[in-house]
Amino acid sequence: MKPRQRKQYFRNMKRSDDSEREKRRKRWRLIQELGEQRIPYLSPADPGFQELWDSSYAGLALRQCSVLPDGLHERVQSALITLQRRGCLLRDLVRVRDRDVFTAVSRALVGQPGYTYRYLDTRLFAIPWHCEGEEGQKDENGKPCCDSDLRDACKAFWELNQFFCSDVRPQTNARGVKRSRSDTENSEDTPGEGMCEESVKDRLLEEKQEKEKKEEEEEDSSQGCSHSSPLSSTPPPNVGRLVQFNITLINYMDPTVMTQLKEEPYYGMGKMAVGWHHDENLVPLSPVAVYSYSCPAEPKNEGVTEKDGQGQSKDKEKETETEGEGTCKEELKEEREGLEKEEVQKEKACWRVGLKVAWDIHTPGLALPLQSGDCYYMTDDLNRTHQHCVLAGDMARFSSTHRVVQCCTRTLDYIQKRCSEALENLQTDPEKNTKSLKSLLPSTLQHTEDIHNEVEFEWLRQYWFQGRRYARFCSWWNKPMEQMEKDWKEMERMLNPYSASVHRLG
Ligand SMILES: O=C(O)CCC(=O)C(=O)O
Ligand SMILES: [Fe+2]
Repeated sequence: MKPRQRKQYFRNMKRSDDSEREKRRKRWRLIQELGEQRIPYLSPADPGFQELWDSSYAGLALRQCSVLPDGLHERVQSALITLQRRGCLLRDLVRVRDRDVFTAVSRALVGQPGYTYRYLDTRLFAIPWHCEGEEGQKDENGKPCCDSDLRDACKAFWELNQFFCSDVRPQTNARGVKRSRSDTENSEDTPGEGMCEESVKDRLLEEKQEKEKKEEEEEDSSQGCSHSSPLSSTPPPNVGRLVQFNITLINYMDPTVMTQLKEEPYYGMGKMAVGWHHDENLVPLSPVAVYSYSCPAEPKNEGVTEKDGQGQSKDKEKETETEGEGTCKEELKEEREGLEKEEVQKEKACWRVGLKVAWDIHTPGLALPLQSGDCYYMTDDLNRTHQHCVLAGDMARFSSTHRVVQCCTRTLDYIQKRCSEALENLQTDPEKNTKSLKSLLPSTLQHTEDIHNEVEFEWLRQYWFQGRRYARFCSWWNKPMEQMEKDWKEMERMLNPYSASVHRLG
């Protein structure tokens, strides 16, 4: 790649560096304001929990495990275990605050054929899921892209996805009614109670940035969508408010193996498997649906389970001792404190999702425990106005997080069209067997350069780095990525000044 092209690419990247710096500045200000203190947070056992949920976290909805249709839990759970056993779940190398780090959770992306999902500067390539009755995707030799085990697993995620698509709408509406009420309550121009001026400024600043980002995205997607999609069996997301989740990011973590988890820093909520974040790169205002499955550790961890058993019998001894003691005030106090501690321990043994209002240290946080099989939705603008984190429990846990990604710029279909656009400037002389550029207009060459960069940085490098690791389970991406590399090489030649000036390329 030539220096001029690199410069252009990095100029584009600078914008995101600036917003990273801005975020760091805001985080630093909040930490300073907070000092040594911890912000309160509420769990279901705390008084005021429901009121806080209704007033400040109305876009969050819990769906207990009983709502899923018969047999779906079994199919989804066995699919999750298949992905884990087959080694499809891998830790991603992501960029956080200018550092490259491995995620604590292992992940895989499953979804509509040809879709990708980009988070923390990393693009994941979806293992395609298969619809009811459909035989599955075939590769160029007419062979299925995955073996039947994996195909069945991916089909279970598709089925879960169908359930979420049909279930999330009534939830959103029900919450929507609630939300608009609380929106009116909070819609005064003056800062709400307990909200300092600085936080209001932060919020306004954030809203302004979000608005700009949204406008950019809309512009992006209107450009991207002007191509009609050959994957058009896939309905566009959010048509008539019907939610079409198109991918799921699967997470897995066993806390007995990942022992170096960070403590949640602002509220003291406990160990975090996933730190505070907004889900990125989704269709604005689209919901996120999460299935949570905590399970006993894999067989290799049986030793740990045994140790836990011993721990429990010691606790029992302690209990018996306490029962026999006298009842003076001091002892009662100690006992109560002990019970409270136990309550906290019990609560922390469960996996939880933590929520907080973004850039706000005055509204208490919310920690929602998840029983195995429970689902939750983040609807309306919850993902934009709030951040969430995942708090590790004692058991291993999977989650399947269903999202609506922009079909316009995140799909193979989109990038293939971009390649064709660039290659349109190429003409072939069949007699001389040469290729030449049709136009030497600077704007045309610039357009080719932009596409060349996009293909290289957003797709090829990401694929060689992260996406290729799935090739041993699923061949779906092999052929298209080979073709994309060929197109990229052709563009490289088109941008070569010597080739361009003599109009001879092939
Ligand atoms: O596992 C969960 O409950 C949510 C995970 C999450 O927030 C994410 O993957 O973005
Ligand atoms: Fe998330």
